[in-house]
Amino acid sequence: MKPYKIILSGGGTGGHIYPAIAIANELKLRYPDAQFLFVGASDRMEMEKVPQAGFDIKGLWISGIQRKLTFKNLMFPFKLISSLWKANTIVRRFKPDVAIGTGGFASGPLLQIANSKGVPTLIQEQNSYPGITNKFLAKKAKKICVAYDNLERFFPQDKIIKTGNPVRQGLLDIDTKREEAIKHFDLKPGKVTLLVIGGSLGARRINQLIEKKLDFLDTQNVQIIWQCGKLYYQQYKIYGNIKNVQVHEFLNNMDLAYAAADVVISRAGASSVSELCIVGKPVIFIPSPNVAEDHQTKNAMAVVDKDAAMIIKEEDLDTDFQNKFSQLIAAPDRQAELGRNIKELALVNATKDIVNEVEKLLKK
Ligand SMILES: CC(=O)N[C@H]1[C@@H](OP(=O)(O)OP(=O)(O)OC[C@H]2O[C@@H](n3ccc(=O)[nH]c3=O)[C@H](O)[C@@H]2O)O[C@H](CO)[C@@H](O)[C@@H]1O
Repeated sequence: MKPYKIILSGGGTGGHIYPAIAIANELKLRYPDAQFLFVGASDRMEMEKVPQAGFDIKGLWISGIQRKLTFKNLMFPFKLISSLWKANTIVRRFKPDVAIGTGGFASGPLLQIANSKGVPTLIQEQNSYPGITNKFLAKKAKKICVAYDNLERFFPQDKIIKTGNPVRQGLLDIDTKREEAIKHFDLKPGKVTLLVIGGSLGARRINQLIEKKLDFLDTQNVQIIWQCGKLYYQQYKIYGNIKNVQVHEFLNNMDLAYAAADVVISRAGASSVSELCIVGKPVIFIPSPNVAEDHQTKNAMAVVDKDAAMIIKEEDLDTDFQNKFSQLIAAPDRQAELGRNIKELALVNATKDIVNEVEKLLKK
């Protein structure tokens, strides 16, 4: 039998890229001879992260539409035509048996072309509120794998399967990695390790908060692993190595970061939430208010409503952060309880369940 050919498309941010990489890795385990091709946006982080994970990627000239009239928006129709053209060439030459979309702009033209050529498509929606690309692609997709309930408001019910979000394999066994993690980050015993993550790009408001609260945090017996994001690194790197703080632009070993952490402050991007459920750590979510339909607040509330995490909205940070944080640090039992509760929400078989659905399409 000829080896399968599989196209994956998703990107723009880590939240769309890592699910695609996790799915590809599981498929590779099951079909070592299969050929894989990723398609992303030519100027986004997938062009770096996908080759690092060992896969080929081709870039399309595409970006999203902004809500105001800008030069970028005026270019959109040209970008779309160029991307459809290139996606057409890619699909015609590669001849995939299946196309998988994990959201982000590049997956729009790619899966649209795959659909038009009769290639079966599967989309994976990470959020509790879908992005425009996936809403658009849903009509023609054969299967839609989701991580939250109530998505039949947006997608045809008979195509939906609740699988959870795929996470990288290395996050599933972090309990065995604690010592390695402590060495990796050169952490001190006897201090509480606070991991601060601002999503794949870093979060301006969280960075401002940490900068402002460094003196307060120094009184809390914590040491901080602070991921500030590539965009902000030059601004914040000066705080590295003082007052038990280390500043990182991006953490390439999230498994070790989670393994080292005693308490986490995080944005509520969909994969971050899914990963935090799997690793079972006490979390304070600070959702981004700047995303479509406020979906990060919804992602976070799905956990907070089950008494499995804390939330502080950006607008309440100045008034609430110190109190809530010091109460949590002073209460190891509450930390353990939150850790246990969030772990109960984990969907650990997501990647395998999604790949089972891909297999059904391959075998049809
Ligand atoms: C601002 C924005 O548009 N955010 C969206 C984006 O978030 P974002 O790209 O931040 O996505 P997620 O929070 O879903 O995932 C971040 C991923 O990056 C990884 N990571 C992060 C930091 C780091 O230093 N190293 C690292 O490897 C995390 O482990 C995780 O796998 O896509 C998500 C999924 O559609 C959405 O829910 C978010 O609202």
